[in-house]
Amino acid sequence: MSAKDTLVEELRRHALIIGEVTLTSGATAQYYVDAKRAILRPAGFTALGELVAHYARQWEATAVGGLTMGADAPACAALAGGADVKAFFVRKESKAHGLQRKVEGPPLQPGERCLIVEDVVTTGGSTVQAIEAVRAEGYDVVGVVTVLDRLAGGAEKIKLASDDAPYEALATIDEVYPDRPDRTDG
Ligand SMILES: O=P(O)(O)OC[C@H]1O[C@H](OP(=O)(O)OP(=O)(O)O)[C@H](O)[C@@H]1O
Ligand SMILES: O=C(O)c1cc(=O)[nH]c(=O)[nH]1
Repeated sequence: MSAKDTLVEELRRHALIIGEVTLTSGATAQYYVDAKRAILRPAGFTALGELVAHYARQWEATAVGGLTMGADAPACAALAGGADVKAFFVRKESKAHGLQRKVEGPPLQPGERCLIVEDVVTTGGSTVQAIEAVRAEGYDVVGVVTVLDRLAGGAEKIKLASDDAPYEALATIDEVYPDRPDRTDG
């Protein structure tokens, strides 16, 4: 089975939760994809690592990361998948003690070629937060990869915030939950 097919299958089996939930945006939904339940298992993590490492090579990224915690597993998986990159986590808030860094990991250099990763994109707000933090520190965004896109308008916001850097969803909600109640295309 391909890495992509394995990832979709693992998300279906382990991550899809049917029931009413409140999302990060405050909106209510009738299902949730707890991607961490799938990508923090051997099969999902290995498949994810292969796929993220592929895009890191394709876009000549020198660093892979994004907003914690959504980016944590994908960034580590890229390293495990053999990508020759530094991994980094963007804090939701700067740390008030220690080195007071917002972007944690090996120090990045001006103009560093960053691949932004995320586990789930809904509105895209969390991913945009990572893009803006990375740019504010003087690094470049060369692409964005999410494990799953809920097809709720996030892709457009991410493309806008990243000046049209390439964006890839490794899986979409239509592949993981084809019968979702809010699907409008049949
Ligand atoms: O596209 P958005 O509308 O921003 O929603 C997606 C975000 O929601 C989840 O994070 P959450 O805020 O639950 O935090 P966590 O990853 O730290 O658990 C997920 O990991 C994404 O980062
Ligand atoms: O929008 C969100 O907060 C969200 C939706 C989802 O399906 N999974 C997730 O981790 N976050």
